[in-house]
Amino acid sequence: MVTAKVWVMKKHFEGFPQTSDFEMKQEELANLKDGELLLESVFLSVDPYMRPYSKRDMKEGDVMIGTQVARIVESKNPAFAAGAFVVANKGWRTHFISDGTDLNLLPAGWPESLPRSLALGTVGMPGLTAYFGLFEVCKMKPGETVLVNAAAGAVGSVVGQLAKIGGCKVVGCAGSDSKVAYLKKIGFDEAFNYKTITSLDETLRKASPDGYDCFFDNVGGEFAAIAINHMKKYGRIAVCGAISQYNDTVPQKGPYIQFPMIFNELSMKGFIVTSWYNRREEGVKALLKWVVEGKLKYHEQVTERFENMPAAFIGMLKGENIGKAIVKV
Ligand SMILES: NC(=O)C1=CN([C@@H]2O[C@H](COP(=O)(O)OP(=O)(O)OC[C@H]3O[C@@H](n4cnc5c(N)ncnc54)[C@H](OP(=O)(O)O)[C@@H]3O)[C@@H](O)[C@H]2O)C=CC1
Ligand SMILES: CCCCC/C=C\CC(=O)/C=C/C=C/C=C/[C@@H](O)CCCC(=O)O
Repeated sequence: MVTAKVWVMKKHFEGFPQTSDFEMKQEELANLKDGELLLESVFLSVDPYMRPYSKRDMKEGDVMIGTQVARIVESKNPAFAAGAFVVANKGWRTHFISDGTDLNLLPAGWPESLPRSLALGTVGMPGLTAYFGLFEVCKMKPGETVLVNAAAGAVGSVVGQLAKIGGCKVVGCAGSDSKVAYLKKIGFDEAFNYKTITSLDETLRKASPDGYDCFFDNVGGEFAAIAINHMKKYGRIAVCGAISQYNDTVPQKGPYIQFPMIFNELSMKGFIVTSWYNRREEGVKALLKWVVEGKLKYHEQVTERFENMPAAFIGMLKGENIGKAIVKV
């Protein structure tokens, strides 16, 4: 019998999650039946969606939602060999059993030199979010100007680099000078620290006096309400996330966007990356190729040890990460 360690959400979050909202428990796993596999988590993801989704999808005492890269320890399923690595969506667990229907093998030919944890970030859900959000929602064209916030994060850093690969000018913002330096290092044309500027309006105007064709919004709130006034005619806004609001105990007053929406005939579309998962293989293949070619750089914020998952999650929400926040078990 294998004993798994799991993190449960002991109580719903109020404002920023606290470590006291979580409790680590043990789960005795049954012996495998024919067709089943035993897996061990190698890397686990901590993502912003877990904060709003916990309120919508979880009850107190549930295992925290989330994904992992896992190694097959034992297989009674002919379709999967022991030793292979997969992406699973089994929550904050060190070990789990699967029947194989909810596993995604890492792409064949995954370079040995590439950390498998990228399958949770640049070459996984966040990277796919950037890929489909930019190419299919923003419908970015060469020569256009792209704005992205939370730009040093798992999604934003891929958005900026894909925009450069697509022949665009890209402006990004992040919450620290070290993140801004990282943005310039990976090729952003303009980057600013939204926490230290005096006027977002002035900063956006200075960064692109003619405005923006595409706005990839990860943050929402007041940033979005100001940025929308800098959109060009027929501009497109991909509403990817609203992390400025996830930890609010009192909902923020919605931005007044009707005027620019109408006068500039803007398109604004919310999207969830899993709606594009029918084309997941296409996206993963493209992202992996760009990484191998050195055109798509990555950075991982690695927290060691399963015991530190709550701290890694809270740290990511507080902006402590550059690139994808992951936990190495
Ligand atoms: N629609 C979809 O399918 C998906 C949406 N998303 C969304 O994309 C966004 C980015 O996700 P992801 O790249 O994984 O996360 P990140 O790796 O970017 O980490 C979150 C970052 O958000 C920034 N942040 C936190 N609080 C605030 C705030 N109050 N105001 C402004 N910025 C803040 C911090 O960076 P900083 O230093 O810049 O403040 C922090 O590092 C999130 O909103 C997420 O929900 C992600 C995946 C899929
Ligand atoms: C103020 C409320 C905001 C609501 C929008 C919240 C979050 C948007 C967002 O971040 C959505 C992310 C969706 C991620 C989905 C991930 C998993 O369900 C599946 C990933 C599994 C895999 O990669 O195989």
